[in-house]
Parts: sequence; structure tokens; C-alpha cells
Amino acid sequence: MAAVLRRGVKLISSGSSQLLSGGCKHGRTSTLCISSSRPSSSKINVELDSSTGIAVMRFQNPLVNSLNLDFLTEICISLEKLELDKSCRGVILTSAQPKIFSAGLDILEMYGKNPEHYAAFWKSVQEIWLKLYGYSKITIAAINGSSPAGGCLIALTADYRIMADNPRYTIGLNETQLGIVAPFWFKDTMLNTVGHRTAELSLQFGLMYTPSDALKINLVDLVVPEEQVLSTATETMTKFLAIPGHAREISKSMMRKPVVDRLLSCRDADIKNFVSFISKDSIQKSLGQYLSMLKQKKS
Ligand SMILES: CC/C=C\C/C=C\C/C=C\C=C\CC(=O)SCCNC(=O)CCNC(=O)[C@H](O)C(C)(C)COP(=O)(O)OP(=O)(O)OC[C@H]1O[C@@H](n2cnc3c(N)ncnc32)[C@H](O)[C@@H]1OP(=O)(O)O
Repeated sequence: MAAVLRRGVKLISSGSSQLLSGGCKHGRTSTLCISSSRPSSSKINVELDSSTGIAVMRFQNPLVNSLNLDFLTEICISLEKLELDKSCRGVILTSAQPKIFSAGLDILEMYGKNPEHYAAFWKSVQEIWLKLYGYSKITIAAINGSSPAGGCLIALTADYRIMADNPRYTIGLNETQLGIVAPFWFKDTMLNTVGHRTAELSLQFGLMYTPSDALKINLVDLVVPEEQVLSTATETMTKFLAIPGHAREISKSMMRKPVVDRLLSCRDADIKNFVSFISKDSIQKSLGQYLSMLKQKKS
């Protein structure tokens, strides 16, 4: 159930099974409607401040915010609700997990499963990208931890990226390091942000960047002390909000629509391509080895 935190601010815990359709208004505070059952299963929480119109969406999928089917679905539903909610003007994406923004796609969703599962999973990856890259409202990524691959993609879809100044955190599209290939729309999102040559090197080597290096190549827009990431995101959002909304929105769409349309024109083929690629023995072997490496790292 939504709980009032301070004047005009509501905390919204949302498990995908708990979300009801449509937004609703409670007095002065606009928020999402959810049922009160099993709030502990929520993988995200959303705080919407109706006095500023700024929503903060925190990812909280232990341990590392890896993007599995349920989590992706939950994020997508919440984004949709915020997009429909007139009192929301912009969304800050950040993490409630220590040290990690998002570990990217959940490798277990792409390993040892059947083609139907791979297809459903990839469809949900497409959905989140289409929703975020084509999002009408302002989005800012407050990157308070590491952000490899799909985590980097989520950050790349935002209108602005602010990263915590901690050299232990890295960000980038590291797919080739896992023996897999970032699909064309991951590539296009990167290319639109950092330019052709940097994207080419970055994708081939699967480079991960420290915050200061990410700033140098414009992968992030700002690096600030960790404790200032959220406040800086809020300040930046206020600057975006000062721009006439329709003009900003059309400009955003003009920049992004060709890339969005490209995926929309071949969604089914892209799913087929993914399923056939990920099902290959050699790719499964690479993913298996990578998972073992992640586990061994601990011991
Ligand atoms: C021609 C082309 C056609 C079509 C396109 C085809 C293919 C494209 C396909 C896919 C694209 C994929 C994009 C991706 O996002 S792949 C995922 C990439 N992610 C990573 O490489 C991150 C790996 N993880 C890490 O680097 C680290 O875990 C960390 C920095 C995120 C966190 O480090 P910590 O030291 O804090 O924590 P760990 O002990 O390492 O991890 C804890 C726990 O979590 C498990 N885990 C970590 N990341 C993932 C993940 N992405 N998926 C699933 N599980 C993950 C890790 O194994 C640990 O588990 P245990 O506690 O040991 O059980």
C-alpha cells in the first residue's frame, strides 16, 4: 500500500502481481494504485513527489539488480503507469542495492532454457528498451554503482546520466567478454551517445569504463560524489522541467524515433535471431564458463 512519507510524497511499492490498471488520485498527492498484499515481493519502489512532478524509481532486485523476466515486466508496468500519470513529469532511475546500478540481463534467463523461454525473455528486453528509449517524459539515470551490459543499456536510454565518482564502479557494453553480441539496437543506442569510433572500439573490446573514463567519452554526462548523485539528478531534472514540455518532447522523439522504428519494424525477426543465436552450443558454453567465472571469483 502507498505510504505517505512527507507532504506530497508517496512511497509506492510495486510487485508486478500487485499492480492494478490505471493511475489514481489520493487528495493532493498523485500516485499509482496498488493493492496492499505481499509488498515485500516488490523489485522496485517508486516515490512520486506531486509538488515537483519528479518520480524516483529505485531498483531493488537482490543481489545485483539482474534483469530477469519478472523484474523487467515490473519496471515496464511502473514506467507505463508513470507515463499515464499527469502529475508525473520526469523519472529518476536509480538503485537501492549497494554498489550496483544493474548487473545487466540475468544470464540465467539465457542459459539452459528452452526456445520459448528465450523468446519470451527477449520480448521483455525489447519492451523495456522501447518503453525507455521512446519515453515521452524526462528520464535521468542516477548511476550509483556498476552497470555492465543491459545495465548500461538502461542508463543509455535516459536523457541524462549522472554517475557516482567511485573508481570501483564501471559501466559499459561488455557483451563480447561473455562471448555474446550486443544486438543492433544496443549498438545504436551506444552509437547515438558516444559516436561511431568510440562505439566501435567499445563494442568490439567489450570495454568497461570507470566513471572518469566514461565521462571522457560522454557515456555519462556528469560524475559527482556518491552522496550527491540523487540530489544532482533532482537539480538536473528541474532544469529539464524548465524547458517547454512539448518542444523538449518533440526534440527527443526526433533524435530517437528512427532507431525505435528500426526495431519496431523487425521485432519478430530480432526475437528469432536472438533465440537461434543464444541456443547455439558454442554460445551456451561461453555463458556457462562466464557463470562459473563469476562464482569462482568469490572463492
Ligand atoms: C548477432 C546478434 C544477434 C542477436 C543478439 C544476441 C545476443 C545478445 C544477447 C544478450 C545480451 C546481453 C546483455 C547482458 O546484459 S549480459 C549480462 C552481462 N552482465 C555482466 O557481465 C555482469 C556480471 N556480473 C558482474 O560483473 C558482477 O557480478 C557485478 C559487478 C555486477 C557485481 O559484483 P559483486 O562482486 O558485487 O557480486 P558477485 O559476487 O559477482 O555477484 C553476486 C551474485 O550475482 C550473480 N550475478 C551477477 N551478475 C549476474 C547476471 N548478470 N546474471 C545473473 N547472475 C548474476 C553472481 O553470479 C553471484 O551469484 P551467486 O551469489 O554466486 O550465486
